[in-house]
Amino acid sequence: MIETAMESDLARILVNADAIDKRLDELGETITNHYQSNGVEELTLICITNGSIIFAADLLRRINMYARVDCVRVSSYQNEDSPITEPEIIDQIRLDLTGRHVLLVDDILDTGKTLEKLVMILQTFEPQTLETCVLLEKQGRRQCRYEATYVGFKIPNEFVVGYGLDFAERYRNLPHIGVLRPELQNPPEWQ
Ligand SMILES: O=P(O)(O)OC[C@H]1O[C@H](OP(=O)(O)OP(=O)(O)O)[C@H](O)[C@@H]1O
Ligand code: HPA
Repeated sequence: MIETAMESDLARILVNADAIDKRLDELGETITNHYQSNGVEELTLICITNGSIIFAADLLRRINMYARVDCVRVSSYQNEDSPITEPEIIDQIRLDLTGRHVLLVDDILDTGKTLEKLVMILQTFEPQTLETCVLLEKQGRRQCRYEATYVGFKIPNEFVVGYGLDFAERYRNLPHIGVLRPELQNPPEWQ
């Protein structure tokens, strides 16, 4: 197979597509069993866009029970031009969460600020249960004590792209999760 320009931007692959597939089967089964064994009939899955869209779509098809789905968009507080220092919801959830079993899904737990803030906000809607699921948990970067309920893979402290994760909005469509070549992480034309 010929390597594409996008693929050759990776220094190395950290988690390949087959490993992601296999882990998603396990996560789907674990999550389904957990809710079903607790007598839960219907789940409400809330995906944090944009990063989680691919993970959430693949995970959702492995959750074998009734599921409602909605998305929430959070401001990117990492933007240096912006005065925002905390993640804020900029596109509200439309589904009613009160008394529901809510599973919040994101691609990566890095500093933990996004998940911690969203969990705090979602609690105000008084769901019956609120759990979280992330595909990746990055080690050594946490700035808060938040731990996800379900984690796909623990990864080292490196900047990763692919399978929904971007750098400057590129690479979300890579089927693997990989480490971007260091010289590509801050090219002048993307700053
Ligand atoms: O644990 P944290 O340090 O808060 O980082 C995790 C968040 O950062 C990324 O979102 P980003 O703001 O880059 O937007 P995106 O989802 O559109 O890529 C990622 O998708 C998570 O939502
Ligand atoms: O390693 C990462 N890659 C892409 N987006 C991210 N958002 C937080 N950490 C990361």
